[in-house]
Amino acid sequence: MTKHGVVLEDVAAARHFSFPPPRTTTPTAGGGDSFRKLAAQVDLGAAVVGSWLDSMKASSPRHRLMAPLPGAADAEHDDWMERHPSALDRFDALAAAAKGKQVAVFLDYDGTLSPIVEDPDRAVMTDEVFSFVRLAELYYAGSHGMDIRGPTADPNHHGKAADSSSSVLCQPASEFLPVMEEVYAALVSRVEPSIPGAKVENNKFCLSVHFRCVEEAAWAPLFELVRAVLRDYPGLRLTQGRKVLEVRPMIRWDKGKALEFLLTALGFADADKDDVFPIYVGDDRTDEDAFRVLRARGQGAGILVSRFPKETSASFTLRDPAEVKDFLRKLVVVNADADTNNS
Ligand SMILES: O=P(O)(O)OC[C@H]1O[C@H](O[C@H]2O[C@H](CO)[C@@H](O)[C@H](O)[C@H]2O)[C@H](O)[C@@H](O)[C@@H]1O
Repeated sequence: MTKHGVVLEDVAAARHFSFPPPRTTTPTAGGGDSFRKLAAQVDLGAAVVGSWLDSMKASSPRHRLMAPLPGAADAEHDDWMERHPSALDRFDALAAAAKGKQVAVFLDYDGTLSPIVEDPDRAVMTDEVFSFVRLAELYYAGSHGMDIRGPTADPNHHGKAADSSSSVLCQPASEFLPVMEEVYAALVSRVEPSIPGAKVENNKFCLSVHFRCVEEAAWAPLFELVRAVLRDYPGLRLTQGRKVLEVRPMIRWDKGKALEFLLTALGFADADKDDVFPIYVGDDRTDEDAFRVLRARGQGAGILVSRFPKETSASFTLRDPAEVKDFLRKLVVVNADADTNNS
């Protein structure tokens, strides 16, 4: 088994790849039916605010919208684990399925390689994890796969952001950059001063409004403020992650498309399905698009990182970044053994 590549929050290689995706809108505000429809999406009134608030609460595992009946939570968990077994418990079966194939490993970053922390700037991999994922060729895909870069020249690069030494392979939303900068400035000036604990992060093609440190009573005003800012930008959409609201360009691009792009860039697009074994590990709902791609290709394995039952298209689960580390360690050992046997 040969480990071919790692994708950090998405991952890696060094040739330019032009792959413009279909676009649903243009980035600037303006007329047209599609703009009006999009504007209407963020302006449905109280019902929308209520369902967003429910969703914001559900993004925290400690919150349950309904209290489970005694014993029901255990039964739900057992049933879920039966359908999505631990990738560590089933490691031998996974290694057997991957035997003789090129293994391409795609890793989400936050909540997968690095534990969830209150301050997003402090979300870094431990040295131990870093040493496992350090490869000569590392591909990076940030902003939910909208910023794909080739290998960085700096072998000590520990952070999640690609640096100037890495080459851009694909930026399907590049024309949105000026709009994203404008909206970032608007969010910083309007949200941060009025909502204590709110933090706006500029991830280039995805602006993250963190509410992990915001009192729950202020979640509705926070959502309203973000919605008010976006009213002038119908080409952008609002989505939600783990205690974070995310503003992104409205294009048909997601982590599933990024995974397909990278498989193509790595030379696996036309490869016989039996020659490659992609493994995608992620914790967020945005990773579901990648899990679905693997299911549709009937190839490799999707692994969801979660302690709690969630609706998922992943086949396997791992509980937390520590288990991801153990899984990667086992993968490295099996890979090294296979290399030794083949030499
Ligand atoms: O889809 P991802 O690649 O997992 O990105 C989603 C967001 O991840 C980061 O936020 C999350 O991790 C933070 C650090 O642990 C945590 O504070 C936050 O509550 C989590 O949502 C990242 O900072 C965001 O920009 C991403 O949108």
